[in-house]
Amino acid sequence: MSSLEEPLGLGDLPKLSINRLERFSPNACRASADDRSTSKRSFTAVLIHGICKANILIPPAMEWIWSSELFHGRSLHQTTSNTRNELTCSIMSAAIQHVLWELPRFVKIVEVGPRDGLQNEKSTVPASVKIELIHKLVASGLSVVEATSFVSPKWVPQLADAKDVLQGIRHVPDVRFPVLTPNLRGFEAALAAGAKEVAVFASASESFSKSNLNCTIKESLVRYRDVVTSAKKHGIRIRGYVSCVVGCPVEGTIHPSKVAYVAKELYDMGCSEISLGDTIGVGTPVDKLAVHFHDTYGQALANILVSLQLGINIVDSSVSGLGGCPYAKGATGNVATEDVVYMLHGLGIETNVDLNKLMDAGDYISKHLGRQSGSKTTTALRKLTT
Ligand SMILES: CC(C)(COP(=O)([O-])OP(=O)([O-])OC[C@H]1O[C@@H](n2cnc3c(N)ncnc32)[C@H](O)[C@@H]1OP(=O)([O-])[O-])[C@@H](O)C(=O)NCCC(=O)NCCSC(=O)C[C@@](C)(O)CC(=O)[O-]
Repeated sequence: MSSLEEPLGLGDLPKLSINRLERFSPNACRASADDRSTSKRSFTAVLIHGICKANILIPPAMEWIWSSELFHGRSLHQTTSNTRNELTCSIMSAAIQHVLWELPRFVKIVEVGPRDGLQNEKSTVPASVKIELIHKLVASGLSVVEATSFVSPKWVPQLADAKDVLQGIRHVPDVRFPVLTPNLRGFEAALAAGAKEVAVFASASESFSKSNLNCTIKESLVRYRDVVTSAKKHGIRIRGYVSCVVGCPVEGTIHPSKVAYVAKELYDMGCSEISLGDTIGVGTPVDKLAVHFHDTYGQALANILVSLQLGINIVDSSVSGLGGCPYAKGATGNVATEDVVYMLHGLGIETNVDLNKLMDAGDYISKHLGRQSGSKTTTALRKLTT
């Protein structure tokens, strides 16, 4: 990829020229030849350039600050230009530190495309295609790929081939393939097919629990306790999902206390990680929380960024933005893994994922399904390279 096609990483910043910065920055922000390499200000200038290249609109924000009465009750228009310039640098530096430096260094991506992404497809996707997709996703560097679900084939016909898929996967050291299990029966079938990790999925909304699992939240937790007890006996790791953590298609807004209750129950019974179907609101340890955003209103990346700032470092996503729960009316695809990886790499956050190989996996499944990739990154980069 050429430098234009790559997301801007913090590691790239020292290499950048500051010419573009000079178009809008006040004079005081221009580092002299002496201090450009070492001083905090020159580093700030280079950072600002980077942020502007990433299309974050700092100049309008600064215009707003100059025209407001923020400091000591007097307009900053009344301050000298030097003071303004110094303040510009300090404010920008603080803002950049807040936005970028609070972020984790590494984010683990949990790829849910083969399961969440394909569970609601109208046409049957053969097991061989699912297996090939999983291999391609692993080849891109993803270390957790949710493979399938051992649920009722009457409820989710698309994943009726769970056993074939799980048994067809080439197991790679250090790569995990969790599978969804809604009850003990599903767990036992998963175990027999060779699963080493399972996920249970509860809901913070009573209505969604009914439509997705045909039982109340409490009943689902009772089932999951049995699953977890059995999983522990077999040394199987368990992930817990909480769906509808912000809103439910039937009940509307969901109170955070309900999310906290279900998340804590799952955590206390032994789930090693809790994936929240939307935003935070629970007091369990942050390194045990993951976020799982669907991009129905185009808000997923913004929500992920805020989650990272709150200390989350596990993100669920689906290759090409495939997916959606068949029992969540109106919900569209998950956030595309390619877009998440592009954003994270742009922020200088490591994922161990090779974006090109990941896009190849996305192209493969999109071609099979006969549609365009749902990833904006893939669409943009493919246009540049064709
Ligand atoms: C929980 C049940 C099974 C209850 O289903 P039910 O109808 O209440 O229970 P049942 O015990 O009467 O079973 C119905 C039939 O399914 C069979 N059955 C029962 N269990 C299994 C099993 N494990 N594997 C295979 N078959 C099973 C069972 O034997 C029976 O077959 P029949 O006797 O009629 O021939 C059903 O509601 C179900 O399978 N639900 C799963 C729904 C689902 O997979 N939804 C999508 C995943 S959740 C999601 O996507 C959200 C998430 C996780 O991504 C996070 C987010 O986005 O928020």
